[in-house]
Amino acid sequence: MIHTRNLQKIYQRGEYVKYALQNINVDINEGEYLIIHGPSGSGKTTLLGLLGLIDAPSGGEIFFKGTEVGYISDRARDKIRRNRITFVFEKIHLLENLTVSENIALPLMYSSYTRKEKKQIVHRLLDRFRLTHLKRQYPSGLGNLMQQKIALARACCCSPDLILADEPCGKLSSEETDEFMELFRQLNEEGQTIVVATHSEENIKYGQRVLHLFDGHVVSHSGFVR
Ligand SMILES: Nc1ncnc2c1ncn2[C@@H]1O[C@H](COP(=O)(O)OP(=O)(O)OP(=O)(O)O)[C@@H](O)[C@H]1O
Repeated sequence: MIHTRNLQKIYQRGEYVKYALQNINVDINEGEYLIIHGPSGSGKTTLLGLLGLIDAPSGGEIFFKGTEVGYISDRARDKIRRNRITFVFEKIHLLENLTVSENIALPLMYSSYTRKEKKQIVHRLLDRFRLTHLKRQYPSGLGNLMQQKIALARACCCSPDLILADEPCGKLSSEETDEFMELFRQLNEEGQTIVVATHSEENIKYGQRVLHLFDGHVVSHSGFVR
């Protein structure tokens, strides 16, 4: 689905030059569950930004479904990404003035689904993530695990090709992390392609494959953990 060849990202501002990623070669195939692991500053967020077509590389190539997407316009990249690649972040970005159902439905706002179809999709997701009893509540009254489940349900709303998660359990206890990562595992078993970036060695065990980053380089790449 996504392939990179000698991918490079350099941040440059005046005297400041940072080689955030160098010669990254990674292949993410449909249905895979990849963990990107590395310490703070190793380049995980930068790599997710490139894989998620949010950012442009400084060098190398990146292919999404066979098409080179590194050097196309931001607008063209946005168009390819829209509803096909979704994100879950450490900081849980829910809208406080919308109910749980309305938050989950947000990506459907400009879709061509009918009202009835939208309702059915949200109903299915509420059920899938065991959030039905909370559907009329507002996020601020809920704990971090519930809020992160809502964010994941929202990320699933448009049946994306790829879900990218950046330190999704950063605000969760170890028990909550188990429960949340189990949801990723189940989604992956149903065929969802997932990439999770984490600094936690504990979280490596949840993925199928691990890419270890250090100082912007891939230092090792291990297969099929499960
Ligand atoms: N917008 C930016 N401008 C300048 N330097 C940046 C920028 N974004 C990241 N960097 C630098 O690039 C390097 C990689 O950062 P990145 O955030 O990708 O690492 P990370 O592994 O995700 O770290 P963390 O786990 O702390 O989020 C770091 O040295 C960081 O300071």
